[in-house]
Amino acid sequence: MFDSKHDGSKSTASAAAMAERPAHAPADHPKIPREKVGILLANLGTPDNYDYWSMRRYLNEFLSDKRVIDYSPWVWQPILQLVVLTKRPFASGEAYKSIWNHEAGESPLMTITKSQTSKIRGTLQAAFGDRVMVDFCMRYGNPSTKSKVREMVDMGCRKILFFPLYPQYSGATSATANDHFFSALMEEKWQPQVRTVPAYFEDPKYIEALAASVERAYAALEHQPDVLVCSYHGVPQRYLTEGDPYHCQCVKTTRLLKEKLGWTDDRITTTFQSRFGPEEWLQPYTVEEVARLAERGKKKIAVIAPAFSADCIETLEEINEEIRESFEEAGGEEFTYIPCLNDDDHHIAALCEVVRTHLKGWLD
Ligand SMILES: C=CC1=C(C)c2cc3[nH]c(cc4nc(cc5[nH]c(cc1n2)c(C)c5CCC(=O)O)C(CCC(=O)O)=C4C)c(C)c3C=C
Ligand SMILES: [Fe+2]
Ligand SMILES: [Fe+2]
Repeated sequence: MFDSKHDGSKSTASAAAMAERPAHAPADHPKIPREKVGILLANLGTPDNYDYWSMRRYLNEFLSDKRVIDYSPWVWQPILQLVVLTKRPFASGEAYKSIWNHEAGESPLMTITKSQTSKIRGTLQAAFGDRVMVDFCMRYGNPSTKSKVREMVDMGCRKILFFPLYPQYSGATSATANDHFFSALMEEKWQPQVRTVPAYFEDPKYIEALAASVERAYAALEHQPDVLVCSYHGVPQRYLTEGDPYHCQCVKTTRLLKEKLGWTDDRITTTFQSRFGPEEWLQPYTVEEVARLAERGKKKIAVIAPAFSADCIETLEEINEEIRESFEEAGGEEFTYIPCLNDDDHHIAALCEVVRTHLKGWLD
């Protein structure tokens, strides 16, 4: 059925317009698009809006994921449906409203992910032309992983590189994104060849991009901060003892950042934020640590969030509002939030370099 004439190599038009029926094939033989390599970026996902039902749909999908909350569904689902999802959509909806990109009608995570995708596409298409297709999907909400895998396969991607945009690996983020990707592939008749990009917490270009963002932020300040707090999203402490390497990768990112900046240990620290539920999470908790720093006389601090590839509710609202407040209430005087790497050129270059490393042998 599929011979070498199916590669469509003569064409320069778009993949869809380009699809051809193989020579000597019967009239009902499907058209075969020109072969491409797909690069599918993946982030966490975000609600479509901040009203109760949009928030509830999003949180329900997110918090029903057993990679995120691993309690037995018999125990967890009644609590989730009857308690958490009757209250949290209101509180979280208010928080989203305060950071919403009203002009674009979407959350900042969505706006930034779109911009990252378009810049990465520009760079990779400049190198490889229309042999590559670059798009993004979300683990929860829209655009779904399944819809994007289908689109890529339909457009002729016989190879897909799947890239979860989490610098540090966790079962609750990278692994569930990969699981979802693999389950989308289960629905494809003609499954493409696939690769997944591993965590890039120690990638020199990622560390350089973080260091450059710290140096840029510090250069703009009149007084140098006493301490840089590297605040990572937390996970339950139990996940670490059960084998999740997230904690170790966060600590290593901080150490490499410190070394890149040429700093001593006392100028930088690692903390964890966004605790959820009654269990112990990774410590120290950012919200408590910034207050302790202020009480110990560290009146000027900067906070950076290296685990987030894009600013989102957890950085713009939790760090820049709640955590700032905790610091100031404890006597802190100057609080500087250093934005995520977002679509900054250093970051895009670092991500493209990671992609190119994992494309080796597919596109040289
Ligand atoms: C309840 C358990 C949660 C775990 C474990 C968890 C891990 C985790 N999350 C991120 C990145 C993001 N989380 C975001 C929002 C968010 N996270 C949780 C819960 C857990 N996260 C909730 C309930 C929410 C929604 C907001 C809220 O109601 O508080 C986001 C932001 C999404 C956005 O739209 O802006 C990101 C990004 C990481 C990296 C991580 C563990 C490594
Ligand atoms: Fe989270
Ligand atoms: Fe560790």
